[in-house]
Amino acid sequence: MSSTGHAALPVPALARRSPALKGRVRVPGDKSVSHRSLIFGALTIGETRISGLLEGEDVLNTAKACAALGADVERVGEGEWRVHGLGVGGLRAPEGVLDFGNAGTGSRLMMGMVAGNPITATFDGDASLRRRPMRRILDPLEQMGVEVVEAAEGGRLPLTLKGPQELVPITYESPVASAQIKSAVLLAGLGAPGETTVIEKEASRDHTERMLTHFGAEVTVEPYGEHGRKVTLKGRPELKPAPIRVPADPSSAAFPLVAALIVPGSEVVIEGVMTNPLRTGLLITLKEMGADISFENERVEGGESVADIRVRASALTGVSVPAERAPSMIDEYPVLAVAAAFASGETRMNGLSELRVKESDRLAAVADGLAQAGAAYRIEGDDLIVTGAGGAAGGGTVATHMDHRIAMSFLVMGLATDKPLKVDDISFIATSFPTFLPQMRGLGALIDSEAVAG
Ligand SMILES: O=C(O)C1=C[C@@H](OP(=O)(O)O)[C@@H](O)[C@H](O)C1
Ligand SMILES: C=C(OP(=O)(O)O)C(=O)O
Repeated sequence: MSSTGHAALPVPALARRSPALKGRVRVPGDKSVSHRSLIFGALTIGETRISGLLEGEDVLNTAKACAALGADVERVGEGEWRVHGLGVGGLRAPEGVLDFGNAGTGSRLMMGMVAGNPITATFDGDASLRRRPMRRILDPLEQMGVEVVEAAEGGRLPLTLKGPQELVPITYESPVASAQIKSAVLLAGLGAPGETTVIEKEASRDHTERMLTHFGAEVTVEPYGEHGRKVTLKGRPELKPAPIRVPADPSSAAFPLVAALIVPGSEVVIEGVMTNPLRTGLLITLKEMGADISFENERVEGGESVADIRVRASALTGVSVPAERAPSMIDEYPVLAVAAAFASGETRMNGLSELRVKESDRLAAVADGLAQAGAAYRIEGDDLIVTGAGGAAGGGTVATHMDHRIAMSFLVMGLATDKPLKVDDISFIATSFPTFLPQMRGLGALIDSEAVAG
């Protein structure tokens, strides 16, 4: 095992043409909400109780980092956690390096969290995370007075930050629509006197804003331009502990959902999935393509809208996905590309530049995967165009490049290709969806692997 928990050697898997998928499944808790619930718990004096926490490697690394900064973080049952925090500005200097493994969210949000404390902390991660851009976080934090003591070339990990005695509140217009940038600045803003404002031209997921309000901070959100938002936080609040129930992750639900659409005769219900409108771009797109998807038992749980999603195998037609929809489905493009190969006609996914800086260069990884599966595609600038043929031959081996979503997307594809599809390494699936294999097999998916069942 590596320091971050997944197997050191690659674990290949083979997906085979499967019979109709049937049944009900509840995928694990939302990754974004899980990271944030631990972080807010650590910034709150008193006990924060969390249920339904995603116990994937990414989130477990955030839990360890919160503990290293002095919070008391305890697992009391399956998905049940308690955090006793230290209050805004109360974090302690960690003794060792904070290792975030594969997680952009954990590392970037916690850079913001640390900024408001006069401490020095070193951030690191695996080879994938070390390649990802961190300047986008360091730029606003430096404006607020944080010192970047040391960083690898291009402001990458490993890097060391030193929080100032007195942080400066700023108004920051984010150059990219990124909830990680917005959240890092707002988390830093907790420790600054006065108001910190983040402006984004396209609205990104709003879990940080919701959680700030849930924990008693003063936050105002105003529309900005056609699709954007202006978020303002009043600094130095006293956060009050509040229980958190983590809804099922729509980004994980996307895998059984697309599998059910492309495996003939399937009918699957995915329970308790978060339907926050800033996360539903994939569902909107698939419905436009003709997918038979319906919401049942719609309700509000822990401040987020959720529903049971019923999905039946469907004949899909290609569509054009507008660039402004990207933030609401940013992690879902790899699996949308798979659905698009099973559609008839062209699906054009516009404005995917951010996919190049995820756990892998997802634009390149998806293109290579489609080629391995015999599906037709082309890339024009930052757009991916898949020419659907109602199916694909399969037969190749997909390189996952340390990227969980590439691994899961192409295992889903192999459930409906003519020949089996191999994926070279599924070990990173444990970062976000540790129960993927047993849950997919429970629906009838034929996936062979020597991996220990999760
Ligand atoms: O804030 C978050 O929880 C996330 C934001 C997105 O990243 P960006 O902010 O880089 O778009 C997304 O890709 C990631 O999986 C989770
Ligand atoms: C991009 C992702 O996560 P992160 O940025 O946290 O690594 C993801 O889960 O697809």
